[in-house]
Amino acid sequence: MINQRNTAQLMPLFEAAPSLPERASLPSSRPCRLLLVDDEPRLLASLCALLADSGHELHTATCGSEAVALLEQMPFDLALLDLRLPDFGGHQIMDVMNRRQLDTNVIVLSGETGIEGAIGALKRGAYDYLRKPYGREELLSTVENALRQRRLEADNKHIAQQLERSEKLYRYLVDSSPDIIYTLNAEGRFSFINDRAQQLLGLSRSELIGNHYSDLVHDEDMERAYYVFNERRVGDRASRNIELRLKSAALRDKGPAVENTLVTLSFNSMGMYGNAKQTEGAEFFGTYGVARDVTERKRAEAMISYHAYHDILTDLPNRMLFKDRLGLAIMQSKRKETELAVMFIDLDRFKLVNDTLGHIRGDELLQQVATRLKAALRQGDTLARLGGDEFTIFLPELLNRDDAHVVARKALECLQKSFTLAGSEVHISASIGIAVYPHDGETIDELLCHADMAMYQVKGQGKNGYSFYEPSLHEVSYQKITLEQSLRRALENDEFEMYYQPQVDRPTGCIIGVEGLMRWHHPERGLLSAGEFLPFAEENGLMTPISDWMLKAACRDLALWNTQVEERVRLSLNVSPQYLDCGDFVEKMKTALNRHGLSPSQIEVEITENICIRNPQYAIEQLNKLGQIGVSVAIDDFGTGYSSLAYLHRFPVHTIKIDQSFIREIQHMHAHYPVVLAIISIAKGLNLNVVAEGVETETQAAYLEQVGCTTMQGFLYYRPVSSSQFLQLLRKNAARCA
Ligand SMILES: Nc1nc2c(ncn2[C@@H]2O[C@H](COP(=O)(O)O[C@H]3[C@@H](O)[C@H](n4cnc5c(=O)[nH]c(N)nc54)O[C@@H]3COP(=O)(O)O)[C@@H](O)[C@H]2O)c(=O)[nH]1
Repeated sequence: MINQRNTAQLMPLFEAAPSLPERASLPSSRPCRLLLVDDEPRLLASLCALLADSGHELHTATCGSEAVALLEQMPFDLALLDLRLPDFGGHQIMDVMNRRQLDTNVIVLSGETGIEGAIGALKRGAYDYLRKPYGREELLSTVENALRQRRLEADNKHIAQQLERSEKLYRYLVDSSPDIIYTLNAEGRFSFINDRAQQLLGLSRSELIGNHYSDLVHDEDMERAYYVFNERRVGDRASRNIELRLKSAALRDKGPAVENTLVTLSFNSMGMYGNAKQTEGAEFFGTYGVARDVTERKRAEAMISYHAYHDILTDLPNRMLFKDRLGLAIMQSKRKETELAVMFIDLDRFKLVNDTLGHIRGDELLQQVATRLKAALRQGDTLARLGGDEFTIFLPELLNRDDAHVVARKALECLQKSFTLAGSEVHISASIGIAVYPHDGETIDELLCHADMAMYQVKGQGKNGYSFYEPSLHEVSYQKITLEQSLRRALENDEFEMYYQPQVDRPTGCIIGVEGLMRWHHPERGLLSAGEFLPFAEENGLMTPISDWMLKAACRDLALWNTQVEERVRLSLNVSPQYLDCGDFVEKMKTALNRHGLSPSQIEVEITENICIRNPQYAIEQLNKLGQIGVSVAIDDFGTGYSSLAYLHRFPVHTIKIDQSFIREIQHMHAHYPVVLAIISIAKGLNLNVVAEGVETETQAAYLEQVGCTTMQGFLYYRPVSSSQFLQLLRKNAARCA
């Protein structure tokens, strides 16, 4: 390609090589112009008469100055000069012609008998010398010979000029080519190379000419280079687009080549033959080739291919590369009869981090997780990010299952330490599912699918752990999938209902509060309790619409009870971390209270301790806002989550609820249950209400009363009931406890 700059350079080249000057070109078709110079009119006239039939254009002069004037005025092909003239003679005219470089052939005509005149004429470059009197034929043939020679000279000069121009043009085209153009002799040594080699390889023409191609080629490409540089074929069979890496000047003779200092060139080459064609018996004398720099294209291709196989955020292999490597590892395991483990890792509550701290922080967290997981693995293991918060690992050549246990534990441990995101400390955990080849699956998809199922089992069992695949998971997984699908339809079909479990004052047996618990009338499975479906709603982003529904339904029911009984009962509502973090929770609460004309003091929001771990600052803000509008806060499942004692001072907490797992342990009236005692003493110390949940036996109730916890909730008193059933309980309660 000739770019604009090249074109500009090219123009002067054509201009600098002018076509032959008029005076020098003498095409045979053009009549010649002759100057006849003699001071004797008679002789001049006879000369004109002699040449009149020749068809040439004749001009005459009778003295030296007249002759010179004419010669300077127009170009002549031939001058016939008399040596003796009145002012200055033929020799002087020739001197002027030579001085002024007037390109005219000269024949001297002289009557002098001495040899000096002839010598003087020939020394000055005359074509011939004719002594007077000359014969007619002699003169005509001398004139024609002089003109023929002049034509030949002109033709030669023209051809030489054309050759020079063409040589310049081709040299220019070759040297300004964006490609390297070269020829090699039959031994593979450079016999020609253009200037582009210097720019691309940093080697001058003189450094390359005579050298063998193998000095330049990267060792790994030598085999292909042999075919390119020894190419004997021509035409369609010759080598095309063969890519080779050449060492640039900096690399030659300096040990192994470094990838980014190599130049990748695409070669087209063909054999060169004596008669320009490869015919039988034609003499092969070398190889001609053109090589284009494709280094940038190769780098771009490498970049594109890297991105096609890697996750840009974490720089880890992506799903495609993971599957590719896993496929190879499976083949190896098959051959060597070894085991291989595939792990599916899903971060717990990552969505919450994204939703509360924003996507940028979420991305940072994923990068930090990737770094920690990578550091926890051996070199031969592959860690990949499939997307979102899903990571996968495979451990090739597993010695035994224990190795997978160890790696899973290490992966969980490395995530335990808090992450710092924009100055805040964030805790996360992960759920890991493991499938082992060949026992749990023999194909890539089987292993991934089974590891995924095992991971979901961990999620279902409370997250932050690992589990191996078991065939029974298929049933669970099927149920889970259908549950997710029907959960989405449940809201539209109005299949949810609020149930209410009374909270009782043990000494009097009176209802002093109630907890709202969600139920789902599943079209096939019947009434499902919250624990059976809410964890899936959380996983699938349905928690917000479901909680919106819960808030409205509970406030509507409470408003109805208010119209039916005088006693104002306090309603506790469970609020999931996702709902508290959704941004407009407090506004939603205010709207619901206003719509149903409820006093905020009738509502208590139950949160779990874990709400404080992720984003304590935001949680404190939200709970303080609730406190400001008059809604109270209870900490549910107290003692089971991360210790949040420190936050108890910072929240507007009114109640703590002792988790049923601690209550279940109470089996003897006179035994010692330190956790229960500690929680009651914390509540007393901070002047908080304390509620025991999951109270099922009289022993538990009596023990709790004895140690100072008198508000109780559990099957011993009441199971969760519908709104209308609870209204009846309220009516009875009002009659009994008024
Ligand atoms: N965000 C929301 N969370 C909710 C909502 N409704 C309930 N929940 C939470 O789901 C968890 C499971 O609740 P559920 O399946 O309804 O179980 C509750 C009771 O039915 C059960 N319970 C009550 N008394 C006893 C008992 O004596 N024995 C026994 N084995 N179980 C009993 O305990 C659950 C109440 O738990 P808690 O809330 O901790 O007091 C649960 O965590 C609910 O909080 C909702 O609308 N939104």
